[in-house]
Amino acid sequence: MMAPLNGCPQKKGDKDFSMKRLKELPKDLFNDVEGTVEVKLQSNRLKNVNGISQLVNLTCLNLSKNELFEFPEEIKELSHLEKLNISQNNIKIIPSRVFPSLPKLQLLKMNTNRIEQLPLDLNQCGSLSNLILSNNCLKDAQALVGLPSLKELYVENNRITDLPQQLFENLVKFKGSGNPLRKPPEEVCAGGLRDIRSYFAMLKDNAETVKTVKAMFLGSSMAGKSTLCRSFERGCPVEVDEADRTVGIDIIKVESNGVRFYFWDFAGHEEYYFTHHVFITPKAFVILAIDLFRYSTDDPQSFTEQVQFWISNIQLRVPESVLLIVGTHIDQCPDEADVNKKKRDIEQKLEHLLTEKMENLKMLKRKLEDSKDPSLFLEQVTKLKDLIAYNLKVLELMPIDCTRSDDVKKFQAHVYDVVKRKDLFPHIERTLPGIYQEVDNSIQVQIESDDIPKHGIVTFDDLLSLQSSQMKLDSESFGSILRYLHGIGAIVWYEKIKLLEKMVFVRPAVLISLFKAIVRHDLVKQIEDIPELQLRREDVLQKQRRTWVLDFEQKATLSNVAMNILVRRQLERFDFADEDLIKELAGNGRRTGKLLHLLQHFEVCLPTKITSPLNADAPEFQPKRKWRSSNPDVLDPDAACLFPSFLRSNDVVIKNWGSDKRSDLTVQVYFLPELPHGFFHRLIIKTCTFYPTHWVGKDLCFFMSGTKMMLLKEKHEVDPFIEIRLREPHGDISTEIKKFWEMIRNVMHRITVLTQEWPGLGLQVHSPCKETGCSDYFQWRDWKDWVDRPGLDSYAITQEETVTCRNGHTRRTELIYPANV
Ligand SMILES: Nc1nc2c(ncn2[C@@H]2O[C@H](COP(=O)(O)OP(=O)(O)OP(=O)(O)O)[C@@H](O)[C@H]2O)c(=O)[nH]1
Repeated sequence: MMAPLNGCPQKKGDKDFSMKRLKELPKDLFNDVEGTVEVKLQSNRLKNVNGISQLVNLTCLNLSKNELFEFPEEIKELSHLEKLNISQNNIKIIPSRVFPSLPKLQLLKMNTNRIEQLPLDLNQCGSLSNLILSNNCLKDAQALVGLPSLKELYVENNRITDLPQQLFENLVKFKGSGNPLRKPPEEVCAGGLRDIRSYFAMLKDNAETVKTVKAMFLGSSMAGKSTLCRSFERGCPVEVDEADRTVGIDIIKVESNGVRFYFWDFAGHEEYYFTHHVFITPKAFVILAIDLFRYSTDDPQSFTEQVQFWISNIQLRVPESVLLIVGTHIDQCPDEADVNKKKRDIEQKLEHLLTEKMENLKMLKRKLEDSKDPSLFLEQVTKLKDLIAYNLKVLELMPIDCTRSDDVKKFQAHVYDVVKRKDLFPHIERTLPGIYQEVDNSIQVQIESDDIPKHGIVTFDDLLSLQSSQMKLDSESFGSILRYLHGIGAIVWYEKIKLLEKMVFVRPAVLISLFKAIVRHDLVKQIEDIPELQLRREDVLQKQRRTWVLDFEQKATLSNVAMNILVRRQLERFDFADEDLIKELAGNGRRTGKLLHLLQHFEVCLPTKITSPLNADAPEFQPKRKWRSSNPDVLDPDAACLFPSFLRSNDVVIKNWGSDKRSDLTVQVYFLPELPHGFFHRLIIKTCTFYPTHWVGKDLCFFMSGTKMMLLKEKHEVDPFIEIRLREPHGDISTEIKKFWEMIRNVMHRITVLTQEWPGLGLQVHSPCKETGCSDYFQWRDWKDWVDRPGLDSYAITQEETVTCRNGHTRRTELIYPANV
């Protein structure tokens, strides 16, 4: 990859006019027109760059984060230009006859504009090798075909439906997520260039159009999700026994009326909520079940718990989805009038909620745009625009009685009608090579005929040889097909997890039920129910079972040996006869099972030790001893996992950290519209894995790295935020402070990575004023560059030496923002 534009080092012929609030090109720019080769004009308020063509020898031009509405045609005169960054403006149209005049242009960044179409002569830009067009409104990519030198192409978050095969002939890197892709489907693109090429090669033989919908059933516990799901499948009322409540997630595949549905039935209990990220996908049809009998129009809590909680989560996770609210249990409501009253109440409150959220976002955007220097907040404004543009399509609430056949049929018919609506689901059709479906069907047949064991856990090689007897398939093409099937939720294949790369779960529900062995609302009962015989088999005394319960209840830690037994019990419920496989998944003797690795991989739990005070002895770290890597496969009888989501107190953290000090370096990351449930715990698991000396609490976590001490806090005040606090450095501040900011950057980087899983989430960063009693704060300007590019010395949030808050308190800049000292 070429050096990014704003990374150009300052040298002779290099003019830096960035962040100067310029509305027009400065006169100084033209002091030495022939000697000027690189110009930085990013983060200004330029509406045009008239006169730029005088800089005849310009090779590198950065115009990003300005207010350009039109692409400056004068650029075509800059025939020596090699790098052009015009990202984050408001450009809609790219004129023709510009790019054929730029024979040396190699890097072109035009992301985050409003470009709808590209000029057809773009492909005459002979040297162009890196093209970044993400976050625009492009509908097709035909103009990109034929660029002779193109190696890297990014077209994420556009409106492209078809990508031409020729585009991929010479590409080395490609990113295209966030497009309504039909050909190749998004799940194929997610597999990378190898899968895209393999897709097109297979498409030649036989192409077919399929309609696939992933529907997620969400809602509070006992709302009727499983009932809806199973009744839809059978076409008649199915009574779900209370003992048969959903634990974790169930998956049901239904094929009818030419549409293939994958129903994902998520358990309503809060305990499962923090594993949802493993299974929720970005675009979906969401069916939210609400028990209308239990719903009360008079009790505001009823709306908050049964509706608002879910809507907020859907908006954060899947902001572009279609939402159907189904009101169940109407047979238990006194009469039709009561049902109608509740329906109206929910719809009105929901409309109010969505309008209020939208107004808040718009107000924040206006505030930033009206600030003294809006160009310094461009990234945040762009994100707010995205949030405003997201459109959660809420359909009319459908009341039903799940015990009545007619109502179930009505529900079925309604779902079919909804998915057929082009305005709601324009992209359920995908073009697929015939062999994709053949493999999917053949796997199902092999499960039915016992060629594949009922539990559906097979090795990649065995699965391939089973298919190869009927179809001609090499391992690479087969891998591509499996990756697609994983993408749509038909199978599970965690090929990126080293220990699991050879294992394919062709019945995802079985894998999910293994998760259930450990992540469940009644875990304590499960531990208490472990039979004596099983304890003895593992050399465990009966009283140990009580200790496990106490450890879990008081410290949220669960012994690995206990987990091993629970997974084994769950597998035995499936009539697993394969003892080797049981050992592999559940663990055996001194070896940890694969399932535990999976839970850790998905940041559900964190390795720890039972006897230590909450993970001060993570396996990699022994105080006062040389750092030593442990073998992750070896089961230490004292080893356990910490489940931060189940922690009840902060005592251990407070004991070690002491109290907050005014002099601590403090950064607060605010979450818009709210801090998602489970976010903080995933963040601390991520950070704990990086800083092995740590103490974890309910909503506090304390880390040590060398002499540096850091505290992370989750705060749910009026505006929810996560606070990062570092004890102020001792000694020579100029050498120490950069390392302290580096630690803060590290956490902020993890926050931004995690945020990608919640597309409907925006962030704002503040440093509070350090003066006692002052409530003012310093809002960070665009800070993503600083977070994403570690080690960049030249970066400073501001170029001033001191900063003063609105109440007149002045501090050295480096105590408030990362800055050069
Ligand atoms: N009378 C009546 N009972 C219903 C209706 N819908 C669901 N039920 C019953 O309500 C209970 C809970 O339904 P489930 O489908 O298990 O609820 P769930 O939302 O999947 O619950 P979790 O698995 O805990 O998340 C079951 O006993 C159902 O038979 C309905 O419309 N009328």
